[in-house]
Amino acid sequence: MTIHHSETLITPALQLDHISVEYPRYGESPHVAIRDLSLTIAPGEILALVGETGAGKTLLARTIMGAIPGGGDRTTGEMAYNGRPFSDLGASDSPIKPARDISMIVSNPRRELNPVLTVGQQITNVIRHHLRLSAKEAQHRALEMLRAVSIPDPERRMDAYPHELSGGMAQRVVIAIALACDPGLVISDDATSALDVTVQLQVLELLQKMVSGKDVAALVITRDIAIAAHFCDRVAILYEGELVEVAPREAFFDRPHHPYSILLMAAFAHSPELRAAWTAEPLSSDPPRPACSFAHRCVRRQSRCFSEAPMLRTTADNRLTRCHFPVEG
Ligand SMILES: Nc1ncnc2c1ncn2[C@@H]1O[C@H](COP(=O)(O)OP(=O)(O)OP(=O)(O)O)[C@@H](O)[C@H]1O
Ligand code: NI
Repeated sequence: MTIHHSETLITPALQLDHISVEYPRYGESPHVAIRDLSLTIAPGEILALVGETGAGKTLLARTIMGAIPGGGDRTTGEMAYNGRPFSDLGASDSPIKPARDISMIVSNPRRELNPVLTVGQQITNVIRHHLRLSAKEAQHRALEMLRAVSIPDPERRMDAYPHELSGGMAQRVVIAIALACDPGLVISDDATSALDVTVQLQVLELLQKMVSGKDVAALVITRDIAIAAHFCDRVAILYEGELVEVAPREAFFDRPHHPYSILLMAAFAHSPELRAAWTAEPLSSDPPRPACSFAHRCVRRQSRCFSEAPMLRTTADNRLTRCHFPVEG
């Protein structure tokens, strides 16, 4: 009897294989903004993508959404949604649709909402556009969604305009819209950064509850590692367009393996001592490739880090680290 291992594996909601995104530069080699990035997210799983400003987090989200900004190109890689390959979500013949299959939540909810339509009209429109429902059924579903995102007095809120909502309420409406058509993947790009801390926590808890209850995969993009500490199953650390560590949340926060992850943790732990211990004297000029992209900031750098770019490799069960000299054990 043959055992089909593949049948026991869950098909990822999102699979990225070797994605690179480049920006051409006049008279120079192109700028590689995302380099050979592979990851998967399972249905119901929350993956936090953490990295500092300019790391390429939003660019990755926009690559998935088929909307790379400013003349950039996906030069390598494959993407699949629930096992089905896709390239351009925006194409009219694409079987996978943005807002239906993959939806995105960004940080300024009021800008996402149409100021001249009521909350009810907006949710109903999205539902009717993507699902074959009558006006009445769509309205019923819209109301259900508002209830699901804990909007008080949802019947009355159906008739409210976006400017009548607080930031937190508006973000709940955006989440309701994002989840109204049962997408397989939700991408949150810094979605709560503009909210007060307490509201931020409520919205994240809500998002967590919604995605796990509906088996939706979530890619939660943030600069704030504290968000990853509370609201994810796995953490992926992005540095200058490259994944440098991918690990289950508990393992990661118990002991990060990559020197850059440790620096991020020092900020999270508010530990100036840790930060000082892991901050290197910067080099006077950028190291030439091939080199580890973190080498010029790394306290563990050795000559090998400047002659050989490290691969993302397994350093422990279920975790990957891109470092010649990871902090293991
Ligand atoms: N129009 C463009 N031209 C050239 N490079 C670009 C362009 N747009 C984005 N990039 C490249 O993409 C990189 C990543 O930008 P991105 O907006 O994804 O960062 P981010 O991780 O989302 O940062 P933040 O946390 O500030 O939102 C930039 O540093 C730059 O290298
Ligand atoms: Ni961004």
